[in-house]
Amino acid sequence: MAIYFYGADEVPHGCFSNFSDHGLDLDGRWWPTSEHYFQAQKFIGTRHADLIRRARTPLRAAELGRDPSKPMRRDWERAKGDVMRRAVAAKFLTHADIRGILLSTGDEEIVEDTTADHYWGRGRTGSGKNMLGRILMRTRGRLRAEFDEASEARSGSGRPGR
Ligand SMILES: Nc1c(N[C@@H]2O[C@H](COP(=O)(O)O)[C@@H](O)[C@H]2O)[nH]c(=O)[nH]c1=O
Repeated sequence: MAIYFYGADEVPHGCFSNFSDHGLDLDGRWWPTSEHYFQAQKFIGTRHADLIRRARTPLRAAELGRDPSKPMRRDWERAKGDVMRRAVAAKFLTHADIRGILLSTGDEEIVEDTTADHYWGRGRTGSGKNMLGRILMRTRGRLRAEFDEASEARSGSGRPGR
């Protein structure tokens, strides 16, 4: 059964939201949430990006990131997918507890359940791209491969002769 998430406080899957209270270290800085990182990248290298990084809440970071009076970097549409992948990967590499929650979803579909966002989520009609859900599933696959290999190496169960 597909797993739907949205609110960051939902147990157990609210941790999939970029608004969840899980910081990360990326590009030489600490970001309070993946939302802070994502929104700041729209304005990277400007004072507005610094303001977003220091925002008190992810909601405030998102508001600042959506300020129509601030010009976004010109390549944002091309860059945003990669920015989101980096943010999500860093978040789940940093926090073992939520990494466990993500891995425990097995091969289930993960869907950001928002009517408001047809790109990152499922959108009003359910036909949205669900890009955040897809990134979470791809991250899950990579983490599974990485952490399975690490535990195999520790237990010495790697293939003989390798
Ligand atoms: N979770 C969540 C939102 N959704 C998040 O908004 C981000 C996309 O922002 P943008 O590209 O600026 O529209 C992305 O992280 C998506 O998951 N938006 C909200 O206003 N409240 C929320 O609780």
